Amino acid sequence: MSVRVVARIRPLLHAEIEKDAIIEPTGDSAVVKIPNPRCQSETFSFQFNSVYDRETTQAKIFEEEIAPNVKSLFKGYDVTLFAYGVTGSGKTHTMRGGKSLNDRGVIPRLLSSIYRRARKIEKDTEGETGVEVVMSYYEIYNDKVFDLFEPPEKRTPAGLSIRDNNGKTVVVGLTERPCTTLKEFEHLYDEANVNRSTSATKLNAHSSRSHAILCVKIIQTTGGETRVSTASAIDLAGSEDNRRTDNNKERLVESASINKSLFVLAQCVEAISKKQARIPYRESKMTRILSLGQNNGIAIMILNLAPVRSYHLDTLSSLNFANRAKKIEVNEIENQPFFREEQSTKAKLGVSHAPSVESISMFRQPLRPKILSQHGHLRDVAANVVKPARQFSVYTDKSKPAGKTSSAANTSEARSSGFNFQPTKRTSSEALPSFNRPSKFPRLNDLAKTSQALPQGLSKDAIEALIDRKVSEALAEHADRSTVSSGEPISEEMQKRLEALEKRVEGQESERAEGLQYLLMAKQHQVRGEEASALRMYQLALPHFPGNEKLARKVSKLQERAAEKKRGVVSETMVAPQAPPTHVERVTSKRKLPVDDDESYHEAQDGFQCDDDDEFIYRPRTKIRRPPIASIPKEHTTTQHMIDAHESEDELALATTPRTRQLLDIVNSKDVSQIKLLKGVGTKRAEAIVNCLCELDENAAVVSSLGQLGKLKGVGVKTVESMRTGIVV
Ligand SMILES: Nc1ncnc2c1ncn2[C@@H]1O[C@H](COP(=O)(O)OP(=O)(O)OP(=O)(O)O)[C@@H](O)[C@H]1O
Repeated sequence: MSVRVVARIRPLLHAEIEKDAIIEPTGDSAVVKIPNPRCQSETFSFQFNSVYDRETTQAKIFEEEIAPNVKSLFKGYDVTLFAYGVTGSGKTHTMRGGKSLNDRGVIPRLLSSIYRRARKIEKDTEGETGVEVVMSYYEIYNDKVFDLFEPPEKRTPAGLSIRDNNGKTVVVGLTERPCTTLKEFEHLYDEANVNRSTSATKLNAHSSRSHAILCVKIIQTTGGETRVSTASAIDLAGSEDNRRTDNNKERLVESASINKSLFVLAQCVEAISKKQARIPYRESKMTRILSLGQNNGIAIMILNLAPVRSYHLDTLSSLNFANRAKKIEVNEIENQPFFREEQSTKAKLGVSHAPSVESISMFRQPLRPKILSQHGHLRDVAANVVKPARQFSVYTDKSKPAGKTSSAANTSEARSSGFNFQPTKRTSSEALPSFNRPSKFPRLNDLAKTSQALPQGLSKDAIEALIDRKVSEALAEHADRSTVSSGEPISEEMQKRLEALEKRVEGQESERAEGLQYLLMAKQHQVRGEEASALRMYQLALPHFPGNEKLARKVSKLQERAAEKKRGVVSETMVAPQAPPTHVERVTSKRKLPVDDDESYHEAQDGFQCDDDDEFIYRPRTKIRRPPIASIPKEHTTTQHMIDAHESEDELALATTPRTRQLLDIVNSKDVSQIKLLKGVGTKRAEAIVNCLCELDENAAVVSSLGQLGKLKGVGVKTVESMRTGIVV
């Protein structure tokens, strides 16, 4: 079963106006259409499992997408929800929501459902089955992990460390809190949310500056048998275009970290969807912890979309990410129950069957398994049995029946029947440990059954020894399989150096470690030939290694190379969406491409390529027809700031407002005394603008849009923005 991807379009906010909306209802509940930012007559269409329009209530999205999975959760499946989207697109609103009953988000509703079901199970079984709920909640802020149950002043600056434990990523020293009622949960959840890092940015007054990960463990005990499953809800921080945020230094650092981790996540998703051998999980803590696609259970991604033009490119980028994410396969394997001697003994003695949370030593776990598949019970078996981690693998789309309908796909029935007992077609043994399916390994209850079937008279010690032997055999088999190596795309020597660097990074928690992390990222980008992103990472590393000449030389060398490259393409370069969307609808030509085929779109959209961390350069084969301002003398066009499509689209959208008209009138007056009074201009810049306009052919020397204004010598997008904001209408 693939990750289920549902898109939710948020309503317009106060400052947004209807005519700026670019995502309109399509009448199809599974398709999002968005115009091509470079050609409005062309529309990109993306198909997801479901699409929810602006009017969708919190209740509807929960009832249709999340509620059907509660049953599966109690059957032993892990359920993972995560919200993805650009900053201000409604992730936190969807996950947490507001305080009123109607506004409550997915998380409180899910918990409410969990408690309802738990009480029903307890009632139906007349108390024979007991259900306990335990939660942990943490955030990844600036690539550091913090327990949200700990107030910021008590945190260590380095945060909690994460370790690889038997192929799993674990957070060390995380608190787990039992919560027996919804009220108790809400209290703990609200308390922890106060500790979450949020700040006001220009794009969102309550912007989350971290990725928040809530894990709710459900422990069901019947007699000596205990089943543990986990619901994880992840509210990712949103990507930010810092040309629009006006972020200060602190916000910029956060933003760089958010963007970096989301960039790595996108790379992981791309690598998984393209079945590449190397999945770069290790390049950020968030991706290490998420290990998207490495786990079992049910995964639902809510793609939050802001419907307005100012988010155009970001929205395209998100749509493209989601389009890839939907191809990730997750094994729907339920967590098997296990037996606990202590409980069995209690049962025999007639003591309550319900487990006590304390007895499971849940309060402070020494090692925490990765969040998507919290097989926390492995530890609880307390050295009696260690089950191997379950496997995940990426399947080809071909193996799936075509035309799967979204409604059927999400029913618990579909899920139960969606058990995949086929051997997996693993593509990366490095990132995805190559275990065989768990059913091949002896489970404790199997072992228990075996021991029950043993001839009478076999001593307890002999049974123990037999169990030990079986478990050792299983572990040895598991270890053998785990050591299968992956095909590395980079040289062995380079790989060694990267690993050494990785180890150094992991071993240090100082500020230097942050610098080393940037260095590591830089190197990784460089070996992949992504020089622009490598340069950015080296630049971020620079302040951590003051006086390091070698590093400074490296940066200037890369800068030179980038400048050379730019000189070669500047006249033809504009920024375009990262995204090859699923299918392009040309309104004029009606050309259609296969819905589920990234590659074919790549071909069709020849020229799009990812050149950078967060910048996607478009190099068309044919020349772009320039607007009238192109008649600006050559020396100006080569020195002018490059205006990217993103910004000019935003600006064109604003071109008809009175404020913009007034600004353009002032500029077109060619009156230095008036122009210099514009905010952020001054005499020198005003003269440059007027000179530039005077040099133009008379017909062309009228600036008719903010995009054109931004292309004038010495102006640029920031200046245009500041000129606009300075005008009082
Ligand atoms: N479906 C919705 N209905 C009403 N208001 C919404 C909806 N979605 C989002 N909003 C509003 O939009 C604003 C931004 O939403 P929110 O803070 O959830 O964004 P976000 O994606 O979590 O942003 P960030 O990544 O910066 O934290 C908030 O004021 C929120 O109340």
